[in-house]
Amino acid sequence: MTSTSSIYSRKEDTGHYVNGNLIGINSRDSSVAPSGACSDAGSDGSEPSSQNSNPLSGSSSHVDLNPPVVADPTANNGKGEVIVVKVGTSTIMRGEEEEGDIALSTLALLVDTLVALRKAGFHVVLVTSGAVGLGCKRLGLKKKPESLAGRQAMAAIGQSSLMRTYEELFGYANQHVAQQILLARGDVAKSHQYFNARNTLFELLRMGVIPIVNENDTIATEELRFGDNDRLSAMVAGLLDAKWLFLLTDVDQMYTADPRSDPSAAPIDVVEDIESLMVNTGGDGKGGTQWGTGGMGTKVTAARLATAAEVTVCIMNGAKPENILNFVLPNKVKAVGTVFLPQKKVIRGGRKRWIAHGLKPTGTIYVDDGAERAILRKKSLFAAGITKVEGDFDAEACVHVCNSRGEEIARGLVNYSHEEIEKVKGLHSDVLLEVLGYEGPEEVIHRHNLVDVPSGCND
Ligand SMILES: Nc1ncnc2c1ncn2[C@@H]1O[C@H](COP(=O)(O)OP(=O)(O)O)[C@@H](O)[C@H]1O
Ligand SMILES: N[C@@H](CCC(=O)OP(=O)(O)O)C(=O)O
Repeated sequence: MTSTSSIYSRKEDTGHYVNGNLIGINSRDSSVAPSGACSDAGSDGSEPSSQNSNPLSGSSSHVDLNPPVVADPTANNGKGEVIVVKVGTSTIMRGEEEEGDIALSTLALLVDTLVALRKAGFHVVLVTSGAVGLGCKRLGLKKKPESLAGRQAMAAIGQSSLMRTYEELFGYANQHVAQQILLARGDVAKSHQYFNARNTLFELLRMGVIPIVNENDTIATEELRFGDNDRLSAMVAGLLDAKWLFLLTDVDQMYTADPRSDPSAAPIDVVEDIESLMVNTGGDGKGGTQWGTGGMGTKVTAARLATAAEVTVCIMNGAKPENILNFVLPNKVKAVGTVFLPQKKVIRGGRKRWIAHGLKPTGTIYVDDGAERAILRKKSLFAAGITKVEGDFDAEACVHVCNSRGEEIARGLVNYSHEEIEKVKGLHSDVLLEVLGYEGPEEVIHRHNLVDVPSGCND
């Protein structure tokens, strides 16, 4: 493996690498700091404004029970911005050869850092992995169980020691935390659930509490889970209009290939355009460490989702969590990590983010070239433009919308089931009543329920 120092000294543009899942790189000096506050999520005109505005940045009728304690009263650097920090199993667990399960000193440093962020005026959410790995260690297993039921059982065992550790560490720092916010995709499958989660989290932040989130591994079934916390953290960051999402892992940053297996892998400091990013993440989606889930692939997917929600994402080493301060506070030393800048084309509006981040498509609708052009111009999808339908779904399901070349161009909530769409595909809306025998909406997917999906978000 390439030594760390030699990897860091490389700053040249690293060109294109074709292998694995991804796509072109902008590798350059990370001193080019991401700039600009996350603008308000704004409204796409289709939702109540209360679902779109960030209650922490606007005026609120709520009393701030515990306003941020500012370390230096002249410099409230955070200004109430939200920072989501996701810590991976590889950071939380001790190595094989070490005594004990939890990397306590690392977690203590992490807790110190999060408290320092609060004191600097930021609102902080912690998304933590580790339940499955800790459960396995507790039972003396050398690897994660293959079966979902086995992993669910391990999560049930590990989650409590994980929470106990955080409770104690934050307690020493007099920082209130909200433990056990266990979420799965099924918990945000309805839009009111998504906005309810948002309201609860904002309420906690307003109270000065640090919410601690993990996937509800023990309960969630395969179809109703995020499957990895990188993705869950991107959903949370989008949900809360976060300014930053930090993905803490066991490598210093993202490289053009896995530095463990490819000594020529070069570091990537800044990704300006994730659409043209090209790195090797291991390819099979199973890359990563003994206890981690998904390797770098799930982190890049998370970066796609979060940057599409105007969040700046940083992949960095969880063993040095204090580095987060160097990224977010002014006049700090240069920090090591890979920064993904917010995308130019962003998903605005809570409802559209819910469709893109919270829902798992259960079918696919293929459209002709005319319908593709209409969708790209933000129009609704009508039956006339549909050529094929796949999957077994009901009305209100989320589906992929693919063009004639099979590329996904959007996702949306359908007004009809797959059987109904099968009957009306290619037909003019005027004949829907005659063909179906009842009156329904003229659009198969209304434009307010259609969303551009960051490409490469496989699910
Ligand atoms: N291009 C890459 N750059 C950096 N790390 C990579 C890359 N591709 C694969 N990896 C692997 O991803 C691992 C981190 O993923 P994972 O095990 O899921 O961590 P975590 O538990 O922190 O989420 C690293 O240890 C590294 O071996
Ligand atoms: N929810 C699981 C973590 C899943 C996951 O994404 O793990 P990791 O790749 O280590 O962030 C757990 O608590 O073990």
